[in-house]
Amino acid sequence: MKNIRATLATVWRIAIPYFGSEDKWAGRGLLAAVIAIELALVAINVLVNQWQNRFYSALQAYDLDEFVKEIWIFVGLAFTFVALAVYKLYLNQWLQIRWRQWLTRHYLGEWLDGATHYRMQLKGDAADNPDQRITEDVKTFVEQTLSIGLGLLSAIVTLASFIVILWGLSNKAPLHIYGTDLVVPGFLVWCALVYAVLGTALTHWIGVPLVNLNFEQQRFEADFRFNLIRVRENSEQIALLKGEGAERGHLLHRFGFVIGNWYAIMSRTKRITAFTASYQQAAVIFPYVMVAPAYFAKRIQLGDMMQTASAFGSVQDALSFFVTAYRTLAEWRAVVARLDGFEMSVSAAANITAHEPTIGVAPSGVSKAIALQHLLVKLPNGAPLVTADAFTIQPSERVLLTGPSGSGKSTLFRAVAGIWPFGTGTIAIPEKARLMMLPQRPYFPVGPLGDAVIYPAEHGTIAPEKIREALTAVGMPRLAERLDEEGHWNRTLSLGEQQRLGLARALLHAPDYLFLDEATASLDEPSETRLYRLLAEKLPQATIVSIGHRSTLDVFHTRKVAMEESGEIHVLGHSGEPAQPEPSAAR
Ligand SMILES: Nc1ncnc2c1ncn2[C@@H]1O[C@H](COP(=O)(O)OP(=O)(O)OP(=O)(O)O)[C@@H](O)[C@H]1O
Repeated sequence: MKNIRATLATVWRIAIPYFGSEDKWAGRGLLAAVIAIELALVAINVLVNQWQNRFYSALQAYDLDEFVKEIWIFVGLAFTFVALAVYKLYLNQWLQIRWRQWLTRHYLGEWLDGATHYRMQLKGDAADNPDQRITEDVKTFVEQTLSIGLGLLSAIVTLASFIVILWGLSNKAPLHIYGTDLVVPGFLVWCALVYAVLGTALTHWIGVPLVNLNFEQQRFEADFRFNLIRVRENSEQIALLKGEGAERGHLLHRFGFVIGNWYAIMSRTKRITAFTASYQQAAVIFPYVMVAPAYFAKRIQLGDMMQTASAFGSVQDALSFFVTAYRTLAEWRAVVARLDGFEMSVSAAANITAHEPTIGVAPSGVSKAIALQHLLVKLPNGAPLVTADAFTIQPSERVLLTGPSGSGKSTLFRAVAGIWPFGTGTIAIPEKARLMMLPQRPYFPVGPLGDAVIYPAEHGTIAPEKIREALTAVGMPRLAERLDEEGHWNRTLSLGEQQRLGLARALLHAPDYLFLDEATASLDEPSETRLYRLLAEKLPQATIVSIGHRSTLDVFHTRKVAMEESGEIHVLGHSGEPAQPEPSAAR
């Protein structure tokens, strides 16, 4: 019960914001229409039930006129039913897509806000496979919340309407045993109630493991898909290493979980289906058995008997809502738990500063320098990684950061970019300064080359001539003519070419602070030299901080800083003016 209350509270928390959002009027209007149709369908059901009594009574009385009249009434009811059923589905689907659209936008916004998606990973990815949660789970949540909510409403209203009918019929067809009438007011209602309560309790008892099994199934499916995507993304490496055998084994191992869990679901579903199907079949005959003694004692007419059976069926269906919807309810609870986990994980990552001390990245006021004060950068597990105090990077300075592999250079860049929260101390960044980080392997979205180069600027915000000019400057004139060509550039270009494109991106964005994390390490030394000259020529005002291991980089930097194995930063020396640019292209 406590679990059910907690699930309902979660559903409320996830579902309600849409109906108060900017799309609230459309959402509320559609929901009201769908509810009204659901209620009208119950009314039709009641009218059909009363019709049955009249229709069978007319048959029993061989009354042709009455029979024809009832046929016409039925035609009217049937037409209304069809129109309502069509619009019930149509408006329901309309509401589903609008609700899903809003919820997806909302989750995408929260997930992509700041670096939440990255921090969620750093925190150990409590919400596995966010892609699945934003796609399938949102879709299923909307679909099933509506179907379960409306089903429940219909069940309650049907129950209320038919209990009244069944109560009246109980008085007409009293319990007739061994030739005597037993006066039990509303005995048919009590029979239906006992039957349904027993059915519900047994269904729950048999089916409760399904909730967890469904949850696990969705997780295993998503894990399997994620691993397939990783193979696709890294197919070149896998082919070069001849890793297909290892991958097959690894993937089949993952798929084994999908299969194993599926067998458990199958076996549980078999049991629950056997029970619910028997239960539903027994419900067909049960009311006839209950009123048959009264009928054969000629206490009631055929019409009364048929109406009783149909009313009993409706009460029974309504009371057995839980029994019939059990599988859906189990899936729905798993989806609710997954969306809840996703929301928690997003909010934990977004509010990381509220729970633990973190590195403060703040505007530096009047100063134009980047200043690291009492900085201690830690790993997510709390182990110290980098320390720096009273370390500043002046405007237009060129700093070269060197140090052993794994000492924390890239992590220091992440902290300066504001995406690495673990640690203490402050990093002051000049107000409104534009920072750009260029990693060793730049990211290019799949799509037209022009858009990939100017990323994260949007399509059309930088003139094509400028993009061509930048590509030519970094030594890629061949690509300058292919701006509209669609491609997966991270896959098709060599790492050196990708690094050239990365520098073209830097030229186009002209940041105030450019951080190069071994961003030219895959180029040959003469090309690297030309590109550094190009940066000096095109971005004379920019502050450049490079991580690099080659001594040839020294001449392009005014200060050399070393990071010790222990993570401490030492200034090794100033080399005065950096090398002057040569007015030449990069190749
Ligand atoms: N998300 C993470 N979770 C746990 N440890 C991490 C994470 N990211 C980095 N580390 C660890 O932090 C240490 C520093 O990594 P970092 O990438 O900053 O080193 P680096 O000095 O830039 O090395 P390299 O010169 O090889 O690029 C490494 O030991 C790495 O394993």
